[in-house]
Amino acid sequence: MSLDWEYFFSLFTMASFYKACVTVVILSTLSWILGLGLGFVVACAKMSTSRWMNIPAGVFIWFFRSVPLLVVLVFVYNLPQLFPSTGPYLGVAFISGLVSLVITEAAYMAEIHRSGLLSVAKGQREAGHALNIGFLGIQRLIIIPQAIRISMPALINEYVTVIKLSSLVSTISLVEILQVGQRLYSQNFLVMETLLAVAVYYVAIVTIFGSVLQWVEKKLDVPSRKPETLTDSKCAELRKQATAIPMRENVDTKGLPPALNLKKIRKQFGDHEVLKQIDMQIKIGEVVSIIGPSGSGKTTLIRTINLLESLNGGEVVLFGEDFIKGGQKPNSKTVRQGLQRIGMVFQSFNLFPHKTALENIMLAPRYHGKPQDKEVNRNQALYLLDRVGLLAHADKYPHQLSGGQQQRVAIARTLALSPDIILFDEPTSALDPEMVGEVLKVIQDLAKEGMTLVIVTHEMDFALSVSDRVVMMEHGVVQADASPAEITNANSETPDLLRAKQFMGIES
Ligand SMILES: Nc1ncnc2c1ncn2[C@@H]1O[C@H](COP(=O)(O)OP(=O)(O)OP(=O)(O)O)[C@@H](O)[C@H]1O
Repeated sequence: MSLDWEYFFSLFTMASFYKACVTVVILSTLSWILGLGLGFVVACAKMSTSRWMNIPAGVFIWFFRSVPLLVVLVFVYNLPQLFPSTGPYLGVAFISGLVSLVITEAAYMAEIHRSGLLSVAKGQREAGHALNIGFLGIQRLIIIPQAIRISMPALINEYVTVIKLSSLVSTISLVEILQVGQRLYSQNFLVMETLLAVAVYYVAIVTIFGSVLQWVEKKLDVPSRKPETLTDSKCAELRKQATAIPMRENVDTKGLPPALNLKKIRKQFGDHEVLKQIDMQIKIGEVVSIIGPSGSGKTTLIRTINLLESLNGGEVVLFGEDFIKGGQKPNSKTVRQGLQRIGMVFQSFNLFPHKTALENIMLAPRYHGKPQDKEVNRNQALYLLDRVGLLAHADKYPHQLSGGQQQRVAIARTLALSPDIILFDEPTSALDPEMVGEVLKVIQDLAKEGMTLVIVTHEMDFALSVSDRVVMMEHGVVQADASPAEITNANSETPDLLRAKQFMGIES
């Protein structure tokens, strides 16, 4: 048997096939876009802590992933028999096909979105929280853009699947490519030639639209972008545009309440009591280093101060005003106002990987509308980048920067909101030794300028040189709280300070 090639090639000049191609493209694209949106809502519902949301979302995903599309199609198309009022809509094959494809695709895409959302590191949310960005802002600016990028290859694959699945819509008499072919071969019986042409049409659509989406994916792919280090002349030009950020003025702090007053702070994880009634006062402009053995509760202590961890007991008073109380639901207005005054720098930097160094700094001020003007926002970010010595790297993405550079950008990002207090959580622990110095220098400069700093650190020499006070924690309690001089001069008459001295490796 030989194929009728003349007939085969004639099928590529038939208007009905081209019209059917347009139907397939419109149906698939609409199904993909709507499935993408509905899938995202279902994914969020499934990840919600509310059972009223996550159980129905789970059932939706389970059910529509289990039922074949053909069954859904026939069911939806025949729904008007049960609900006649839906007739004008679902009686239209295109609409029934669209609804069925969207529902089925949403169930698949929900799982793709969920895996994308779960792959965004926890530290990204924490960085957003530390910049006082609200839940929706964190989702919109930080989580969703990253999740979409992670899910993009799988989502593009779904587009190809939708194009192929759209051929099933022929069963409810929608005139799409397969339906046109079926009508032809039922008249001329040239089944092989016709189906071969149908296959070519599908392959062409998948190839063209698949390539477009792959191009979009490439454009969105941050690791493939390679912005260069800026030249000296470009830096000089940017330096002219840089605008100093209005910092809080140094005021006479005499008689003012402490910046931070921690009263009987208690924190437990399950039965493990990590912080046992910690009392601590930190004056305005004071630099306090918190040291202690691993697991003593240092990080947990500073995380409770900016609500990354909830308190089980005690309270935090900020500049003389109530901020958070253990066991009570925090007042969101008080928390928002308080968090504006506290910045935090993390051990693992937590820069936003989809933003350049400059954009990382611009993000929070832009969100808070201070300054309102985008140009001023950019110029202030340039100033801060220059201040940490990284102006030449303004356009680079975090993955192009060394650890030390990333940490300096993270400090500049914190400074962009002009905080009154900065909490540092082991800012140099994740750095190679040769990069530690450059970060400590930036912190030292902040200390000299009178910024209130609380630094959890294992850098003992740095703690001694930069701090007004060193607090040593052990087993969730404050073991010693004294000036570097007092610790250095400790002897057997001051056993707690002597313990801190020994821990810091200071020789007698
Ligand atoms: N989310 C958590 N869930 C359960 N336990 C936790 C959690 N976070 C911290 N812990 C526990 O609390 C204790 C104190 O941890 P924390 O990180 O505050 O110690 P640290 O003094 O900062 O230690 P390191 O110097 O090693 O960072 C540890 O025993 C730790 O396992």
